[in-house]
Amino acid sequence: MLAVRLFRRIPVGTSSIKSKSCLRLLAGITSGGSALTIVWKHYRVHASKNPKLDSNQLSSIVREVEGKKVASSSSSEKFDWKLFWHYLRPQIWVIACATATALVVAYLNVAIPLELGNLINVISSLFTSSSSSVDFKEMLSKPTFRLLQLYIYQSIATFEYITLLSIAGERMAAAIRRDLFQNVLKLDMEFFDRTKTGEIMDRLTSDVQEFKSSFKLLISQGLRASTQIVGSAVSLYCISPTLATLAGLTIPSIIAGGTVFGSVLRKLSRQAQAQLSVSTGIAYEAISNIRTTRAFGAETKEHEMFQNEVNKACELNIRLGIGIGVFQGLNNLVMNGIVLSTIALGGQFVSQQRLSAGDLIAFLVATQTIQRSLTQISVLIGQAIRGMSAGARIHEYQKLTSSIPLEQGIRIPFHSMLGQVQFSNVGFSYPTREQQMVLENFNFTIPCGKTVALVGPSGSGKSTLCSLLVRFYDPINGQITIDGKDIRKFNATWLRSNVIGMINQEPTLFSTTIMENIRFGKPDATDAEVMAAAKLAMAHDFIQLFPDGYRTVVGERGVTVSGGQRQRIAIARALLKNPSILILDEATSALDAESEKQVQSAINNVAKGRTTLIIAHRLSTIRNADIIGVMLHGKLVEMGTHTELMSKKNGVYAELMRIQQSGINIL
Ligand SMILES: Nc1ncnc2c1ncn2[C@@H]1O[C@H](COP(=O)(O)OP(=O)(O)OP(=O)(O)O)[C@@H](O)[C@H]1O
Repeated sequence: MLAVRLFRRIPVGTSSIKSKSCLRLLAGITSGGSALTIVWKHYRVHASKNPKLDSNQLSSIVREVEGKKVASSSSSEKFDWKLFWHYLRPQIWVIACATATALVVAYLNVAIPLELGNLINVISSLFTSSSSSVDFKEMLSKPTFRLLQLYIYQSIATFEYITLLSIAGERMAAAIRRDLFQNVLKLDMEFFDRTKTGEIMDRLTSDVQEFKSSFKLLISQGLRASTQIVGSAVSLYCISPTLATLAGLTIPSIIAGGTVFGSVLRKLSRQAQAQLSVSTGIAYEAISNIRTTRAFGAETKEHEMFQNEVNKACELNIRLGIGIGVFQGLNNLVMNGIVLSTIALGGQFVSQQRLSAGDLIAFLVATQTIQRSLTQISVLIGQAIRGMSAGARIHEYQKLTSSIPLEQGIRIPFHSMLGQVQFSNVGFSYPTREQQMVLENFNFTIPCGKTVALVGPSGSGKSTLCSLLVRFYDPINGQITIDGKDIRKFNATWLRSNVIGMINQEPTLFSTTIMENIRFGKPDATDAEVMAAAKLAMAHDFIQLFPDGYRTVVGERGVTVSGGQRQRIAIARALLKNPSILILDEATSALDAESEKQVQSAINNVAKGRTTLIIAHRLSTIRNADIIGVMLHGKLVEMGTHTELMSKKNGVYAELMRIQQSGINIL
């Protein structure tokens, strides 16, 4: 955001010529996706509509762009050590203890072969000793007991560091998931317009899992492996400097081979993982849209697509398996070769009395420890790369900010809101389709306590108005006020949960009971309040007919209730919070004629005394509205009561009414 800060320093005047040139120049010298380039692009969009941008307007572009980090963020986000430290810090003592115990284990792994060598030396000395007075038990018991002690310490320390690491890792993962989910929930609608649900779920689940596993592995195995390498190398040198030097010569070639092979395997693993994600994506879409899949008989097609992708993933995984097999096989061959050469060379040393048999065994065990640790480290490097890229993907979402903060702004005691809504010169285009202005210079007033209906052909911008009123998006130009106050000044959460109740075209329920679904509108509502709202929404009777009544679980997205029932539950949910402004966006569209009549009378009841904005395709349902606004291509073209609008012979409303009455529905 340095570029944006730099931009802020550019002197801006009414003509903006100077700033325009500076901006263009700076945008040109920064990279294509840089903040300044985005500022410049925004400037051009705004300037094309208003050539005389003043400093306030330019600043608001900057603010807009800062909020739109969502749009400019890409997956090339780097791993953020500061953010990592933020999660590490609360667990630092647990991790420090885990690290200390992991080091103890590493030390024991080095000490045990030495002690083993001692024991073997004692045994062989017993065989070679000619004296009969030697006390076998006495001589063996000491090193055996010491070895037993080391084994016990090793298992206790292993248990301890694994437990501590699990505690720290799980706590960190839980904190990351909590924060990530919280941040995602607060993001702008724009983010959800752009991002696939599967992608968000992936970051919340697999990426956090990958990050946690890598972190735990790096501390446990990475630390242990590297300490063991150092410790074992020292003990090798202590046992036999000559043998140690010879064995050391083979290490660089093992590392080089392991690195080359490892990178090939990692590439294959990434490809296999990506291919698997493609097949998962197909399955996710087909299953989450199972009704559409079934309705179009697309099971075979979806299955074939899935099968193709799974086969590709399978092939890649087989190649990966073969690669791992070759790697492990070669690794074994090299390791055994080293063991054999050490035995051969070490045997000579033993025969020349330059080395004892026990030392040779200790040497072999230490060599194998080094080899095992080196293999582990080559695997861990790949794991670390995967973990860091998962961490970067998590951080990318954690750093996204919302241009409509949920918890800032004023809250007004509920009863003081009258609910007069005014759209003044509102201009808006969706962030995902900036070039298409959905609303332009839109002016409209909804007097408090009145029922206002908006009609117009599909795509004329009716639902967009509702989205702007609940601040799913903010207008680009102009302002929307409630009781004379710009809605951007209000606390967005408070506004949505206390002032405005919205029922949209496709209300979704959560997979819990009907009682909890209605209570979603007001979490502290009593059962009696929930039932009263259900009665108002004409939902009580059908709910009572379900075997479990209000305790009926409605399935994912409310699939186990009919469209009309879902609509009425949603109406009850919105009514429960007793909002001063009620928005009904095609709220009765899914109802049959009888239910619609019932819900209509319910709406008439609840609309009394509160501002109600109704969007309806069926014009028969809004005849009694106090004001009817007719929209066409994002503009308000007519306004008045049903009778007034019908009296305009060539009016749009009268024409729409005629078409609908004749049975052709173009709305
Ligand atoms: N999330 C979105 N991102 C981009 N464009 C959108 C989005 N939602 C709607 N639009 C576009 O905005 C325009 C107005 O859409 P809107 O949903 O407000 O129309 P509408 O009058 O409510 O239509 P309908 O009666 O069919 O619901 C349409 O051209 C539509 O394609």
